[in-house]
Amino acid sequence: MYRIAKTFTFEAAHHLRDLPEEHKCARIHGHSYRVEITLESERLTATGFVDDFAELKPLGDYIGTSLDHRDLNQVLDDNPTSELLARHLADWFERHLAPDLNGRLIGVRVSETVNSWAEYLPASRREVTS
Ligand SMILES: Nc1nc2c(c(=O)[nH]1)N=C([C@H](O)[C@H](O)COP(=O)(O)OP(=O)(O)OP(=O)(O)O)CN2
Ligand SMILES: [Zn+2]
Repeated sequence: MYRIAKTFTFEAAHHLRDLPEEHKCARIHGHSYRVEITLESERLTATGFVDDFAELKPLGDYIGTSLDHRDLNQVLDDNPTSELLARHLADWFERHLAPDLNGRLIGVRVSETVNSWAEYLPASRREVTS
């Protein structure tokens, strides 16, 4: 099995709904976000790639155009938590890039600070527990 990952960064503002009024994240504030997307495949392309890293550039373009220096509350219908932002980006990848790629999506990680991350795993990566 082979894995590749690519990282993108962007700056954006947000505030979180459904928190106590006194919670610091209920106030509008900004983060330098880090997004890491990971793909895997058992089979490499003729070149020896899971996929060319360059194939992931449209995700970076989407982030640059739609998220960078934006108020994420105006971009996402959901509360703009790291978890829901990771799901938003995974859904965008599955709709726009996955059909033409060799690798399968493992997950998308989003960090708001250097000390934390949240990850979204597509349904195919989740363990069945019941
Ligand atoms: N599970 C989640 N918890 C929190 C999220 C989130 O998206 N998912 N987001 C926030 C806020 O956006 C907040 O701005 C970030 O919180 P926190 O990491 O506590 O921020 P700090 O700057 O204080 O980070 P330190 O590493 O502790 O300095 C809150 N929680
Ligand atoms: Zn925040």
